[in-house]
Amino acid sequence: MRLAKVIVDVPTMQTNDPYTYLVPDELSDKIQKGMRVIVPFGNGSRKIQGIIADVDNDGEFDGKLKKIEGILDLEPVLNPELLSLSKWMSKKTYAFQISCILTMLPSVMRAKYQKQLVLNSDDVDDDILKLFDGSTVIDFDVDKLPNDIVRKIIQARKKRQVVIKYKVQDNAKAKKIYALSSKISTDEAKHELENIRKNSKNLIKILQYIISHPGESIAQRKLAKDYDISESSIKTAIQKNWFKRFLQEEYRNPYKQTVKRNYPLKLNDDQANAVNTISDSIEKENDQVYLLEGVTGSGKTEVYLQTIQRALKMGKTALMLVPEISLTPQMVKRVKGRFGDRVAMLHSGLSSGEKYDEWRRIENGEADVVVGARSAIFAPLDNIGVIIMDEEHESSYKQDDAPRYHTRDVAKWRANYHNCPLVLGSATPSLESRARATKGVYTLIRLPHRINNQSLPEVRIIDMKEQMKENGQEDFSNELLAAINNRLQKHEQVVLMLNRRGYSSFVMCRNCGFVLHCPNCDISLTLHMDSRTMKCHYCGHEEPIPNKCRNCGSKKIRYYGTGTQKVQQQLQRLVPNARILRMDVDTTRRKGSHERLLQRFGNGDADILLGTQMIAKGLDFPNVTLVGVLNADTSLDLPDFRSSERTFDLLTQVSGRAGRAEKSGLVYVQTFNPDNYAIQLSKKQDYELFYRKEMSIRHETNYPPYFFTVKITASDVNESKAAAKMFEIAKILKAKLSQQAIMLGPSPSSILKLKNKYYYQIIIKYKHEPNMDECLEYILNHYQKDAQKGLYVNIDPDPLNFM
Ligand SMILES: Nc1ncnc2c1ncn2[C@@H]1O[C@H](COP(=O)(O)OP(=O)(O)OP(=O)(O)O)[C@@H](O)[C@H]1O
Ligand SMILES: [Zn+2]
Ligand SMILES: [Zn+2]
Repeated sequence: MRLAKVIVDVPTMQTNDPYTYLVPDELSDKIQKGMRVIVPFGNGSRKIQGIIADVDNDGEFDGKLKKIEGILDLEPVLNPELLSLSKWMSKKTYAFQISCILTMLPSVMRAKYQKQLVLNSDDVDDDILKLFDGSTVIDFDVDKLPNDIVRKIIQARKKRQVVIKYKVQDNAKAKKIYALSSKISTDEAKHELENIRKNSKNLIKILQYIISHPGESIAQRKLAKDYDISESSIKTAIQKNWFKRFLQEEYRNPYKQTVKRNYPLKLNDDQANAVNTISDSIEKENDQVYLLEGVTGSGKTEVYLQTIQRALKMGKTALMLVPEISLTPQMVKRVKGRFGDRVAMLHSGLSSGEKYDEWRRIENGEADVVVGARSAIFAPLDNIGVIIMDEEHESSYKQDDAPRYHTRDVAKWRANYHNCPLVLGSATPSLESRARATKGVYTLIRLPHRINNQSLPEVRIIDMKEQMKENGQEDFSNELLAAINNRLQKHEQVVLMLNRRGYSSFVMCRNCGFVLHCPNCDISLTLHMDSRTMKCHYCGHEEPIPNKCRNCGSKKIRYYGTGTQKVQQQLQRLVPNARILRMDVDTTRRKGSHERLLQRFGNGDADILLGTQMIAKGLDFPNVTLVGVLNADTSLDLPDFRSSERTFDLLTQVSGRAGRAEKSGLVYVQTFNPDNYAIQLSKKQDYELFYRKEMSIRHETNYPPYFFTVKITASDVNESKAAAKMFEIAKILKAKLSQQAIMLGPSPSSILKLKNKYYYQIIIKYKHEPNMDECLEYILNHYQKDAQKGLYVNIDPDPLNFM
C-alpha cells in the first residue's frame, strides 16, 4: 500500500502529529514529500489542506484509511530542510507544526475553505430553490443569509434535500500573459512580404520581426510596444496563422524603475578585517556566529555587501535580514544596485502576488541574494553561504503571534544546517547577544570608528522641566529652536524625532481628569485629525471627537500627548520659512509614499524631516547636521524591564543620523528625566559602558540574560475565568518546577482588556529547569479542551516584554 503522512491544517494538539492517508493510484507517481494536498477530514464531508510530511511506498495499515483527494502543487513547496525546521520550531515555540509551516510559506499558499451547498432534490422549500437560482451548487456563507433562510436550510439538510460540501480554494496563482511564437518559417515570411500591400505598414513590421527573430517567442504586449505595432494587426497576424498565441507565466516585478548600478567601495582596515574574517568561515563552512558591533555610520552595510559578494563568488547564496522599518528605499537601492536581478526582496510593501513571485524566483534558483524582513528567514534558498541580520537588537525580529519565534533562533538553526556563518550586526547589540560574545560563544568583531574618522555627534541633554518654566513650550526648547534656525541659515538639514511608543495623543478633561477609553479595550483612544475621529489602535473602534466631557459635562477638553501633525503645525509657526516634511503612519500609508518623502528630503527639497521612530534607522543623508529628539521619556515609562535598553538603543540610533559625512553633527535630546542613566549614557553614546551598567542591574534583579523567562497568558471574555485558569496553572507550575524558579503573578496583563477579552499572565524566571519543557507541554495539552469554549492559554518563550 502506498501511504502518506499528512500534516493537516487543523491547529489543535490532537492533530499536531501527521495523519496517515492512502495514496490513490492515479496520484501515485505525482505525490512527493513537501507538497500541498487536499484531504478529507473528520466524519462529514469536510475537506482541508495538508502538507505531505512523508511517503511510504509499501506501508501497512490495519483498518480503513481515507484517500488523498488531490494535489495542489506540481512540485514540493517545502523542501526537506524547511520541513524539519518546522518540526523544530513547533517544539521550540510551543506552536502547532501546521502553524509553523503556514508561516513559512507565502500567504497565498494558505488555501481558503469555501462552504458550498449542493441541491439534492427539487422537492424543496421555494425560498431555497430561489437561492440556487437555477444552479445546483452555490457558495454558502451563513453570515450573509437572513436567519429564517438559514433555519430552512438546516431543515432541508436534515431531510437530505441539500448537502454541505467544502471546497478548498488555492489562491496561489501565477500571473499569465499572452505570448506569441511564429508559425511560419523565415522563407515563408519573406514570401508573404513580397506579396503584401505596401500600405499594410503594421503587417510589414510583423513579417520583418519574424524574419529577424527566427524561432523566438515574445510577449504580445512587448511586440506591440517595442515595435510600435497595433493590437488589431497582431490579431490579423494570428488569424493569418503567422503566430501561435499561448499563455505564459510572468513574474510581477515590484521594482519597475531601474536602479543605478553601484560598485564596491575600498574598505578601511576595520571593515576589511571584518569581511575577511567572516569570508574565512564561509569558505571553511563553519557555522560561527559573529557579532558585528559597529558604531552608527561605521560602514556595516558595506561589510554586509562585500561579504555577500564573497559568498556569491564561492558559488553560494546569501540571506540578509533587516527590520521592516529600516527596509528603506535607500537600503533597497544599495543592494539592488550592487547585485541587480540576482536579488529577491521580501517585505510588507509587496502585494501577496508579488511576494509569491519573489518567492518562486528564489525557489527556482533565479535569485541568489535574498533581502527581507522577519519572515524572509524562511526563504527557500539552497546552499546558503552566509546569513546576515542587521540591527539584530530590534524587537520586530520576534513574532508577536503564534508561532512566537525569534528570527535569530531560526537563523542559527539554518546556519547550522547549511554550515555557514551568521552575522549579527548592530550599533547597540541586544544584551543577550553581547553577553554571549563576552562568553566566547559568539565572535565579537568591532567597527569602533565612523567612516573617514568622523567623530560621533555631540549630544546635549535638555531638561524640559526647566524649559517649560522658561518659555511655556513643552515640545521645543529655546536651544533646539536656535539650533534649527542656525541650520536653516547654513542650508543644512535637520531630523526631528517624536517618540510615540506607548504614548499617543489622547483627550483629557482638564476639569475632572476623565480620559476617553475604548469600550472594548482597556486603553485610551487616539486622536486622528485626518479623519476627525477617536480611534482604538487595538480593535479599530472609532467614534467622533467629543466636544464636552462625558463625565462632568465640562467643555475644558484638551488634547494631551503630541501627535506629529500637531507638532508640525506648531513648528511651522515657530520657524515660518522652514520647509517641513512629516513622516509617520498617516503620511506613509500609500504605496511608495515613504520612498517619495525620503527622495524629496535627499534632494534637498525640504529643510526638516519630522517623524516618528520610523526615521531613527538606516537613513544616510550627508547634509543632516542636527538631530532633535523632542521627547525622550515616553519609552522609559513603559512597565517593562527592557525599557532602558530600548531608550538607549533608540537615542543612539537616531543620534547616528547626524554628521555622517564631512560636516560634524549635533544632537539635542529633550527630556523630563535628565538624570536617568539610559539618557545620560546615550549622551556619551558609549554602548560598552551602557552594557556594563545594564548588565549589573539585570544581575541584581534576576532578569535576562542572567535568567531565562517564559510568559503564560490566559484569556477569556469572562474575567474571573481567565484569572481562575491562571491560578490553576500557577499550582501546576509550583508542583513541577524547582525552588529556584521565580514566578511573577498570576496578575492581570498591563493591558487587561483587549478586543473584549481579559488577559491574565504569569512570568517565570529561571536558570536551570530540566522539567520546563515537559511542564509547558503538559499545560498545553491540558488546556486544549478549554479552547473550544473560548478560553485560550498561550505560551511565549523569551517574551520581548512583560506587559
Ligand atoms: N570603505 C568606505 N569608504 C567610503 N565610504 C564608505 C565606506 N564604507 C561605507 N561608506 C559610506 O559611509 C556611510 C555610512 O555607512 P553605512 O550606512 O554602511 O553605516 P552603518 O554602519 O550601516 O550605519 P548605521 O548603523 O548608522 O545605519 C555610507 O554613506 C557609506 O556609503
Ligand atoms: Zn479597542
Ligand atoms: Zn470632565
